Amino acid sequence: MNKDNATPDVSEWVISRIADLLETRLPSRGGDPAVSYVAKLFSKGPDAALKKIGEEATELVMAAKDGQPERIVSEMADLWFHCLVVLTENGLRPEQVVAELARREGVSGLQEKASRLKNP
Ligand SMILES: N=c1c2ncn([C@@H]3O[C@H](COP(=O)(O)OP(=O)(O)OP(=O)(O)O)[C@@H](O)[C@H]3O)c2ncn1[C@@H]1O[C@H](COP(=O)(O)O)[C@@H](O)[C@H]1O
Repeated sequence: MNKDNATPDVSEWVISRIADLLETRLPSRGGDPAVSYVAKLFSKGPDAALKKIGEEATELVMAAKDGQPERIVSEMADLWFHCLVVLTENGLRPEQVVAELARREGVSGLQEKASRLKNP
């Protein structure tokens, strides 16, 4: 879709480093709920992180409605972080999300929707 949609190398990005760390918090990797927030979240089952996403998204909406830039950044960081937790829980990597965004780069949402409606 993108004219030069090479997958960006994001391996040095903070999201990749955090994802590496989150993998070590999985029960299968010996994550300890007593010392790790993420391991504790994993130990509660998949619904726990999904619930946090709902909460953090709501907090982000409230921050944006209130027009508070610092809170918007902070709440979005919370939301992105919990999205990384959900990716890890599902055996997925942030690089895959970045690659999907790169694939979409330069394609208008209107254009994409029109082609979807033409080829359902
Ligand atoms: N980026 C984060 C991060 N952002 C937010 N949080 C935690 O996410 C929670 C957000 O929930 P809330 O704002 O609702 O606060 P809360 O009331 O304490 O949360 P709950 O107890 O209700 O779940 C807080 O406990 C934050 O500390 C994070 N916890 C961890 N990380 C990263 O994850 C890594 C691994 O963390 P641990 O597994 O805890 O070592 C860390 O080194 C960081 O890089």
